Parts: sequence; structure tokens; C-alpha cells
Amino acid sequence: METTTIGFIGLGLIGGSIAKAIKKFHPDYQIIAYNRTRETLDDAVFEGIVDIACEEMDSKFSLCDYIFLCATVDYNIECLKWLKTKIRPGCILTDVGSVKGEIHKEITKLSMAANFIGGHPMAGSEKTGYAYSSDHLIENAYYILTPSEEASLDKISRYSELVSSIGALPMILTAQEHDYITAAISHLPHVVASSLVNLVQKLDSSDEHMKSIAAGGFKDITRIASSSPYMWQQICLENPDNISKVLDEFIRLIVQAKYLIDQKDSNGLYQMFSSSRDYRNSFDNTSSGPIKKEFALYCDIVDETGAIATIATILSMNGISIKNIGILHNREFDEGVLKIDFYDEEALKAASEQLRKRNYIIYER
Ligand SMILES: NC(=O)C1=CN([C@@H]2O[C@H](COP(=O)(O)OP(=O)(O)OC[C@H]3O[C@@H](n4cnc5c(N)ncnc54)[C@H](O)[C@@H]3O)[C@@H](O)[C@H]2O)C=CC1
Ligand SMILES: O=C(O)C(=O)Cc1ccc(O)cc1
Repeated sequence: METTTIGFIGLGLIGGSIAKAIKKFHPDYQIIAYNRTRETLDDAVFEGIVDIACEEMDSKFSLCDYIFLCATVDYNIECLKWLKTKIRPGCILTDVGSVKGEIHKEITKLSMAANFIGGHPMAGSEKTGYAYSSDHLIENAYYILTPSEEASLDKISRYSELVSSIGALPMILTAQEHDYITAAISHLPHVVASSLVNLVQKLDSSDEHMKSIAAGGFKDITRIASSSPYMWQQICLENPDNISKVLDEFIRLIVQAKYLIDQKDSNGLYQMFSSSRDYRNSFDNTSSGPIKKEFALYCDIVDETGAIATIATILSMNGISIKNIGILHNREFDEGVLKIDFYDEEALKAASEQLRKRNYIIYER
């Protein structure tokens, strides 16, 4: 039987992560990739992720059963004209872009709808580049599919199966539904995070006290302000109507909050914070979706040199990989604790057991 061949145009955070997940679950699949920076392709070939590296948009893409467009949303669209003459009839052409309406319009214009199923893994980070990609980035994440009207059921079910087989959760939406939903839960938050950071920069004095003191809460809600400016510029340019619509609603809520504060409306303020707390607490944290499942433990440590290294050594001696480690200061843990993130539940359980055995005080939440 012929091997399945999968092409990638753009091999950064998302392209790299999907390629790595495909190689992990389907080591026999052949991967062809083109990326603007050649070193990325060299790294991916060296790691055994990419089998055929292309110097340019190469006619080898005609071999592909699937082609993933994984560059920025504008470039994904730019590639279509070239691909139109190259893809084979049964090829499933897809993208991972954060906006779907524009690419669907172009696909229809170019009469490529029978081959196109839009895709969008709802996972990622503020980092860019292949170096940050990983085979588990999209694990348990919703992976939205927006099939063109002309895409056959066979293609849709084949693509859904591929998505499930690499550990993600396929969900089918129309491009319009997708762009409205992501405007609210992804695009607006990036605009808000960026505006909050710009606000503090504007208000801070020359001694930068605001910047120095900015603590957990501010950093939590502004992490995504460190994302790629070009990527987010392009996303805003492709989904302006939906972003503007949800922004209008957001501005209304901000004006309302200001009014409650100006009026010292204690009931209104309590209502505002309690309704957001209740709704936020009702979010499902078990599939990563926009909120990643965490496998974290919190550990009291004494403030002395080598304390973190000792814990890291205990875990590594027991074959437990750490995803992230750092001191956390917040009200819940007055003294500060060490927060350690793991890749999965098994590692979390094993780590708790090992550390408890050595009399560390562990909190799991
Ligand atoms: N960053 C994130 O968390 C998420 C991003 N997305 C979408 O995924 C797409 C890619 O984003 P990332 O992987 O984060 O970006 P990235 O910057 O890590 O990767 C993009 C890759 O495409 C390559 N590229 C860009 N322009 C090119 C061109 N003209 N020719 C050839 N290669 C080119 C770059 O060299 C880079 O390797 C975007 O469309 C974004 O909307 C979707 C879900 C999450
Ligand atoms: O870093 C985060 O939390 C993100 O929000 C990542 C992200 C960026 C773009 C997307 O289209 C989807 C997810």
C-alpha cells in the first residue's frame, strides 16, 4: 500500500507541532515541508520529522494526500493560486489559520472548494517558531474544522479521523461561526492584553514602579501580549467585523464597570465579580481547548541555595520530566511555593509520591 504523504507550508510553532504529532502517531507517514527559513527545515530533517525538505514551493507537493498551510493567515491565502495547479484531486487541503472567512472566500473564488477543509487547533502559545513546537501541543485541544460546502463526507471524516488520531478533539463549525466565536475568546483577549500592557507603559513613571511591581494577576492576563505582532496584525485585518462587534460589547461592560466604581455601587460591584467568578469556575478544564489542562503540584520549599536543584534531581532520578518550574507568590500561598508543571497525570502522581516520601509538603489542586 502506498504511504500517506503530508505536506506542510510553514513549519513554525503550529506546523511543527502538527508534524511532530503526526510522526509520533504515524511514523510511517511521509512528511514534505517548505519553510521560509532553511535552518528550520534542516532541524526538522535532523530530528526525523521531515522526510523531504523543499527549497521552494516544489512540485513534490503534488504527491500529498494532505497539505497543511501553517504560515500566517495572509501568506496561507497567497499560496492558494500556486497550489491550485499542483494538488492532486483527492488531496485534502487545509490550513491552521486563526481566521476562516477570508481563506474560504478565496478558495471559492479559485474553485478549490472540493479539496478544502479549514482547520484551527485551539491551542498554542505566545511563542513562535519551530523550536517551540512539540508533539503534545495540540493534545486534548479542540481542533475546529470548517469544511467547504463542496468537501465530500469522505474527506471530512478522513480528516476528522486524522485529527483524533493525533490526540486532538475535532469540532465542526461553519467559517462564520468560527470567526465570531474566536473573535470573542481569542482575538479580543489579544487586543485587550495588548491594550493593558500599553496602558501601563503609558501610565508608568520614569522609575518604572508599575512595571517592577506588576504581579501574578497582571502577568497572567497579559502573557499573550508577548505574541507575534505580525501574526496578530494579520488576524485583526482578516476578522475586523467580528472583532469590532465583540469589542463594542466589551466597551459597554467596561463603561458599566466604571459607572459602578464611580457610583460606589457595592451591590453592583459584588454582582460583577461574583458572576464572572461563577462563570469562570464553570469552565471545563479537562480538555485543553482555550484553557489547557494543567498537571501541576505546589511544593513548600525552604529558601536556601540548591533547594530547587534538589527537587529537580529527585524527579529526574525517577525519570519524571518537568515541563515548567518556578516560584509562585500569591495570596493563596503567602510564603510562596514552588509550582511544578508536568506533561501528564501519570508524571504528576509519580512526582507527588516521590516528594512526599521525602517529607516535602505537597498541594495538588
Ligand atoms: N501561535 C498560536 O498559538 C496559534 C497560531 N495559529 C495560526 O497558525 C499559523 C502559524 O502560526 P505559528 O505557527 O504560531 O507561527 P510561526 O511564526 O511559529 O510559524 C510560521 C512559519 O511559517 C513560515 N513562514 C511565514 N511566512 C512564510 C512565507 N512567506 N513563506 C514560507 N514560510 C513562511 C515561518 O518561517 C514560520 O516557520 C497562523 O496562521 C496562526 O493564525 C493557530 C493556532 C494557534
Ligand atoms: O497563548 C495562548 O493562550 C493563545 O491564545 C494561543 C492561540 C493563538 C492563536 C490561536 O488562533 C489560538 C490559540
